Amino acid sequence: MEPVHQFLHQLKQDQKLREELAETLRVENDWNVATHIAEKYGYKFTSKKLWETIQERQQKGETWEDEPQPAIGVENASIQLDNFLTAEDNHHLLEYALQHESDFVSSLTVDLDDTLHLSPNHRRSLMLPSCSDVVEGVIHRIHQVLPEVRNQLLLPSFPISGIDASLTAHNDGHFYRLHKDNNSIRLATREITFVYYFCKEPKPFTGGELRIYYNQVKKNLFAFKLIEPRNNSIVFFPSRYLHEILPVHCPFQNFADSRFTINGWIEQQVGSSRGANFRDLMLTLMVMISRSQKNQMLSSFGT
Ligand SMILES: O=C(O)CCC(=O)C(=O)O
Ligand SMILES: [Fe+2]
Repeated sequence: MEPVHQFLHQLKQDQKLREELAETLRVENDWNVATHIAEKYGYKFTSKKLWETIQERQQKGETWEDEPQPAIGVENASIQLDNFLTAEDNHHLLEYALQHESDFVSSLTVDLDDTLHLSPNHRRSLMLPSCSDVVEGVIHRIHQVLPEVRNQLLLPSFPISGIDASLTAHNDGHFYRLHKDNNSIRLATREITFVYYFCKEPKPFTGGELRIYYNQVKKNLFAFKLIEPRNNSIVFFPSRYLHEILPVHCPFQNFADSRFTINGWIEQQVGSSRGANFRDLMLTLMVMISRSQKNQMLSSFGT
């Protein structure tokens, strides 16, 4: 095994080493200290090697858990709450989306290396940039139900750094193929995904179910749960689950008949519980690395 993998392996096993690294990261606020500590323990590699290794393992879908995750029962895979907003707020969102039809643009995907792409074979839908004003009401309600959601999903409480959200529309032939929402370094702090559905009544489209793969049964076989996109309902599930949106059929292709959502992510704040476990420590490193990469990019642009 290469020294960098050996070091990560020891880090996973060794609570004292984790505490030492966590404390040094906190004091120095510089991810390069990880290589100094590794060297002290007899593992020699460069910061670049560490960065590449973490990135590579993250891209392969590593979840950085100390222990293998227990199998989840279907009832704890996701939670869907009906009548989430008042009927008035629900109508208001639909009106808002319809009024802003001409501002919608094609949705992009974030690649494993954090670059944004238009990928029509992977994702086809529209989104409304800058709609933070209408999203606020949904976020406010989310905070109210969060304890119940965590309970149902068997997720321990964690410090939240923020809730990010966007407004999307799926019309005829639109879909989003299999993906995870936290599968890049920049998105690794996403813990819980939510999707609030709204549309005209009666529902003017068919299809568009959300399929959530919550358990790996065998190598390539997953147990999944199918979520019906009901108007004024919201679904929550852990962002690390694979999921996909099945193709939508809107026979008349009117924009107003779209499957609309406000969907987003509850993000874990890293730092406050640093050192407690391997995953928090890896998240901390990832956030520090991506911040320093961003700074390097900015300085190379001369800002
Ligand atoms: O619209 C949905 O049901 C899910 C959306 C989704 O998976 C995403 O935007 O990442
Ligand atoms: Fe997603």
